[in-house]
Amino acid sequence: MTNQKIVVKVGTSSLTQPATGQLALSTIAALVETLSRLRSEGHQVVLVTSGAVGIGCGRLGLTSRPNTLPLKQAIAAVGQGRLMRIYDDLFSNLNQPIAQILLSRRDFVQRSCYVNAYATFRELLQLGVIPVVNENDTVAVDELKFGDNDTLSALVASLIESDWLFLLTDVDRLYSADPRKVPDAEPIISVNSIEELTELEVQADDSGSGWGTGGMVTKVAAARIATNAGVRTVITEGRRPNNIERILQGESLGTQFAPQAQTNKARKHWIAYSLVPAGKLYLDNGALKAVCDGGKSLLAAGITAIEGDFRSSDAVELCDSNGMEIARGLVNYNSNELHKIRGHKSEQILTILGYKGAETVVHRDNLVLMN
Ligand SMILES: Nc1ncnc2c1ncn2[C@@H]1O[C@H](COP(=O)(O)OP(=O)(O)O)[C@@H](O)[C@H]1O
Ligand SMILES: N[C@@H](CCC(=O)OP(=O)(O)O)C(=O)O
Repeated sequence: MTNQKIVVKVGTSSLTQPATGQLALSTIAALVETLSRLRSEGHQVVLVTSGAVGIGCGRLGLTSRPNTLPLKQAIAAVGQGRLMRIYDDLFSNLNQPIAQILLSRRDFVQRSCYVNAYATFRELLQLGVIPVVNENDTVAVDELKFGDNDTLSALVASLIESDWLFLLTDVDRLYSADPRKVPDAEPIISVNSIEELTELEVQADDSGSGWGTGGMVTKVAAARIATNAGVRTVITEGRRPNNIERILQGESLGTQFAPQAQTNKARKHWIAYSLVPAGKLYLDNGALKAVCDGGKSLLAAGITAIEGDFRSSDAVELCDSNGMEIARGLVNYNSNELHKIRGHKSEQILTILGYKGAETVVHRDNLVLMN
């Protein structure tokens, strides 16, 4: 395979030694060699790397991870510089230029920033640079965090319309249960449909199944985001980065998630996954049917309850009566207005509010089903 766009995400568990928390230098060097080789073969490569907090802790001689946000942010600021220095030294030995990109969720929420980030990635990739991405931990605020770099890497892969997303971790693939706790857990080789993926997510939510607590939940969620954007996603072992090349050559290593037919165009994918919902609208059965089966817009008459404090144009979740999200969209009214008009016909909005707003609460062009 030539000229592929490839995003590789490496987790703290692969970058550091499990016993001591020290850097896993041989793994990092092997990763740098693999990525440089992929570049020289003509592929476009992005590295999403964790490790700022872990390496910052090591630098400051701390033995446990920080538990307050300001301390974590301070430690990430120490670790990020060191992390980049290690990468730059290793990549420079192989004459491979790199660039640091620190992103916060805010950069994805505003459509203009999102489009701008795309342009920057495109230029860097055309220049033959490997962008090295991490969350901008030092300025991230709780409500606007990616939460984890698995999600960040899936959003980056979607943004740049990547062909592949590799999630490198400390196990060789996904299993039916955490293999550390359940030795006879079944390996999962491939996930081909959205139904199979949904089944895995249900399993992940079930604490009894054993794998709700591990880092795999965020990886499966990342696979959903990326495969929905047409990106083939693979969970594989960080200690063997050259597995990436073997997988590109067709070997069946790791867990491979097939890309889904892209029902959502880029803008709808952005609404579904980049924005952070600011509230919930509960729909009656008629509205659920109109939105899900009829591809219709949501009207005020079909809303039974509202949660959250949001402004017009914010993203909101559209839920059934149990609070299960079935769609997401950009809302045309703020929460105060919606409390007044919910359950009423569109013709009554002028009388209730004293001004004529939009006819729809969420227009179908701004509405995406969350399958
Ligand atoms: N079903 C599962 N299959 C494989 N690994 C699992 C599963 N459930 C939990 N895990 C655990 O997830 C860990 C990897 O997640 P995490 O530590 O967050 O990695 P990273 O730092 O690479 O993001 C593994 O060490 C494994 O013990
Ligand atoms: N931005 C954080 C990474 C957070 C994260 O998702 O870590 P991991 O689960 O190891 O991929 C850091 O650099 O420490």
